[in-house]
Amino acid sequence: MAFDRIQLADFRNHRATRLDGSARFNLLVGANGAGKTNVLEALSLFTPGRGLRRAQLAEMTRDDAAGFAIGADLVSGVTPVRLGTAVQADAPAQKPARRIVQASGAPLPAARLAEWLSVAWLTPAMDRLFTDSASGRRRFLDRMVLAIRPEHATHSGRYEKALRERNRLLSADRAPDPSWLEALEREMAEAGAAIAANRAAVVGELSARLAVLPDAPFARPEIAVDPASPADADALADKWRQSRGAERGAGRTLSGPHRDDLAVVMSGTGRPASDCSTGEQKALLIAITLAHATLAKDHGADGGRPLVLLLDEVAAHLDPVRRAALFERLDASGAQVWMTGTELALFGGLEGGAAVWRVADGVAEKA
Ligand SMILES: Nc1ncnc2c1ncn2[C@@H]1O[C@H](COP(=O)(O)OP(=O)(O)OP(=O)(O)O)[C@@H](O)[C@H]1O
Repeated sequence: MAFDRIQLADFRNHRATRLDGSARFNLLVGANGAGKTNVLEALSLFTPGRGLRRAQLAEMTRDDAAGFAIGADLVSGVTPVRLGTAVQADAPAQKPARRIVQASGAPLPAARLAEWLSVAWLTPAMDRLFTDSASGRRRFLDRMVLAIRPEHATHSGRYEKALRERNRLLSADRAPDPSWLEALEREMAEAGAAIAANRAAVVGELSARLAVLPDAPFARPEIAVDPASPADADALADKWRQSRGAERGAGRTLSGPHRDDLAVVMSGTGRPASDCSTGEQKALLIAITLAHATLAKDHGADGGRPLVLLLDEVAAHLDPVRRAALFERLDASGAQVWMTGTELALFGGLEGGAAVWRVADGVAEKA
């Protein structure tokens, strides 16, 4: 188990929604535009970052409200931990600017949420993951890494802060102070080497799991970080020191972990995922997500960190054989699963053991 007693207040089209009595499998069923994905988005905010739509806080706040609040019990040990996240407008006329996170009433830096649980998701927007820019794949990779190595968020935060500062110096009119650049590059190099090492380790472990998966009914992907930055702080710092001239011309840092990519190819044919059919790309993504869930389960079991999987409209796009295989593998993963669909019939075989909510117009009623 993971989330229960979920409350959404003024979140998108949910004015005051409660979801009590969750199970391992949780189904949100309702018409288009009912507010199903909004529930998944609310749960995705219990992980560092901007959630599954990468929306601004003001977009997520219900129209005409000043801020939103989400609460949920995290049930993993004996005593549930009450997690909360909320935004408050500083002044009534202003849209909210900052999101706060709490665990059992005490403030918690968002980066530390990863120490409590992992949240992963698949959404229709991710159908373009392999054809869109590298930044989406990098975020996908980093979410997978975070589930296995919670400290990844802290390294990323440190790296990005120093990177922003270095980019600011590189793009300034005045020539940057070399000793200030040196200090920033050292900071970036230490955090960057840790990021590269974490990514390499998790991709290595995940590759080993993918290698033993059956090809059917989902595709079997081979994954790698490519290009991959060296997990060596001195090598990273040297590269940046030598690139200062060229990067000053560009006004930004052109190499490093913030430019790494996740390469995915179809096993057997070696065809890059971006050249595979839409259905094949979806199958590759599902295969990676399922393999990662089993890996996260084994790692999370040590620290009591549950995994929550948010699957938006995934069942609707699979034929009955693949749907049954998906449910079977989800069951084996041990994750708590939240799935959306426009009709209950999509979840044939699960109804018995699943908690079902009918969602309509921003209201969720337990079926
Ligand atoms: N800030 C907001 N305030 C009020 N309503 C909002 C806000 N943001 C989005 N909505 C509404 O939420 C609804 C969309 O909800 P959601 O995306 O959860 O639908 P869904 O049930 O997943 O639908 P589908 O099956 O089409 O994906 C829309 O009607 C949209 O207008």
